[in-house]
Amino acid sequence: MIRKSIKQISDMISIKNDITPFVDLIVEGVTIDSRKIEKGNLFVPFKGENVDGHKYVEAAIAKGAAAALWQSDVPNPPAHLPILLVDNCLLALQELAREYRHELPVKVVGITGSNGKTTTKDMTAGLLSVQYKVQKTEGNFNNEIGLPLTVLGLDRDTEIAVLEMGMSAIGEIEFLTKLACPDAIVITNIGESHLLDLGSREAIAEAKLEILLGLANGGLAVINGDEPLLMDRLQEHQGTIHFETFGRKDTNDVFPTEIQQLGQGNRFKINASNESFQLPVLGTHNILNAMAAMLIAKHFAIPYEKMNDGLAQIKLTHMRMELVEGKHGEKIINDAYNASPTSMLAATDLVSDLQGYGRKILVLGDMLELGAEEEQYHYKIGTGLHADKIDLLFTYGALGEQIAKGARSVLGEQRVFAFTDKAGLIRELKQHLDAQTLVLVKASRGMKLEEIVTALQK
Ligand SMILES: CC(=O)N[C@H]1[C@@H](OP(=O)(O)OP(=O)(O)OC[C@H]2O[C@@H](n3ccc(=O)[nH]c3=O)[C@H](O)[C@@H]2O)O[C@H](CO)[C@@H](O)[C@@H]1O[C@H](C)C(=O)N[C@@H](C)C(=O)N[C@H](CCC(=O)N[C@@H](CCC[C@@H](N)C(=O)O)C(=O)O)C(=O)O
Ligand SMILES: Nc1ncnc2c1ncn2[C@@H]1O[C@H](COP(=O)(O)OP(=O)(O)OP(=O)(O)O)[C@@H](O)[C@H]1O
Ligand SMILES: C[C@@H](N)C(=O)N[C@H](C)C(=O)O
Repeated sequence: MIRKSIKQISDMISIKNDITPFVDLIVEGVTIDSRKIEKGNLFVPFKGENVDGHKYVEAAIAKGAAAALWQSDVPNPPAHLPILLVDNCLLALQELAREYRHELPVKVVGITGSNGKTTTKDMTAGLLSVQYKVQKTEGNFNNEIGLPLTVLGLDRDTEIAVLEMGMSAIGEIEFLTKLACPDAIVITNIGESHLLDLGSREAIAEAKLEILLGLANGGLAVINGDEPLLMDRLQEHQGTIHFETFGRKDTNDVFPTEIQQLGQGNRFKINASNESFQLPVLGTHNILNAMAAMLIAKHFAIPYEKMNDGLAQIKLTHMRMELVEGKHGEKIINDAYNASPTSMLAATDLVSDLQGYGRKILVLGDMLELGAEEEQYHYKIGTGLHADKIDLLFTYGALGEQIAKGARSVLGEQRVFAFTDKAGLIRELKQHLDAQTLVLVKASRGMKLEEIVTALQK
């Protein structure tokens, strides 16, 4: 993490007040939450939905923060405390991160895409850790606040940083990539996430392709070669960017030649190696993520022969295909972090394909931010189910009801239960669980379906 004197920080960002009394103070690390202060931190206050973080500046310093920023339009900065007055705390945080990034010798990998950013980030970091000191985005800290915080958390001796870059509007990825200046990037796929804001998959692709604007000359771009919206754009970058593709099709640089879905993961082979790879995470879509990560690892001179070590140590961020057990001995796939049609289909296909269960139940909720066609997207999830592969469907939410409507035409009325209250859904669901049951729980973040997983574990 960043370690600077106040004087050095004043050389990196524009500070409006006289800091002479504090120039020799040492700042170590940056936080935006006074409840997480560590000694020596720089506390950066933000105005939130509930409270203005400026209210916690004195408490933060009392708890050990070395100094705090203070936005100049907020009255009454505390006197005689190490306060750095700035025009805008967010801009100051971002400028500090930008300056710090350019001091570091670190190589940066930037990862974006509609689905699989966090998973691919975790996989890439796992593979690279076999040979390098690696730091990565923690959790889902992938936006205009989260990425700068991640950069400021980088140690000087970190060799590779794996940074997740998220967006919900045009221009956001451009900002992040020009701050991070990656040496290699991944675009996992183009789905439907944030379609409400972007309006079309073409616009989503445009937004993800912004990541190339910050890529170093001669840098590596690993992209999903099955996606025409990406492949159609390579020509304009020929000569300045080296592209490598991954995907299911054999037209890619790397594609799977053998796939075996196991109870708690996958075994697979690829065209580019004789190795048999073990991936301890569910879902063949995660083989796609793994292949993208493997192309990055190969770019950093990790041989395929060493990659199983990295793949074996992968721990996905919670609520992504997380296999847990319920009170009745049932297996639960907690995939409740978020949902879009692409990820919902990947999850229901996985459950349909998994063998060895007496009963397979889906608990699916609303997919948010899909725009005008949201009902059709949900209805198609329902009609896409197979009566011989899914036993029961429970839905939660108003849009979940559209999944139920579509499913009734294939599963029949008796096997579909639609709810608008979690308590009622849980009560009915518990009637159908035993040690041979598999349950998938999935919906958008706003639906908080992890509450159902928790209820099944009590
Ligand atoms: C500024 C902040 O911290 N916001 C977080 C906070 O929001 P909230 O408004 O509720 O804050 P409060 O009003 O409670 O508090 C205000 C500030 O005061 C601090 N404070 C409070 C109490 C106290 O005792 N001491 C304090 O110091 C407090 O820390 C606040 O700073 O809480 C929410 C709930 O936990 C957080 O969600 C919110 O975080 C915001 C959204 C954020 O941007 N956080 C980033 C660090 C981040 O990266 N978050 C990611 C999610 C990113 C994401 O959604 N990405 C999208 C794609 C990008 C879309 C982009 N356009 C965008 O909008 O983000 C994706 O699809 O992946 C994460 O948390 O996972
Ligand atoms: N390549 C993929 N194709 C389809 N679904 C995927 C893919 N990779 C991951 N998913 C699914 O997408 C959901 C989110 O996974 P993950 O958090 O890795 O994606 P993300 O892009 O980081 O999401 P976010 O945009 O919220 O940051 C999970 O349900 C996961 O199983
Ligand atoms: C929470 C954010 N990362 C996200 O994925 N939003 C969509 C709408 C979801 O929650 O499914």
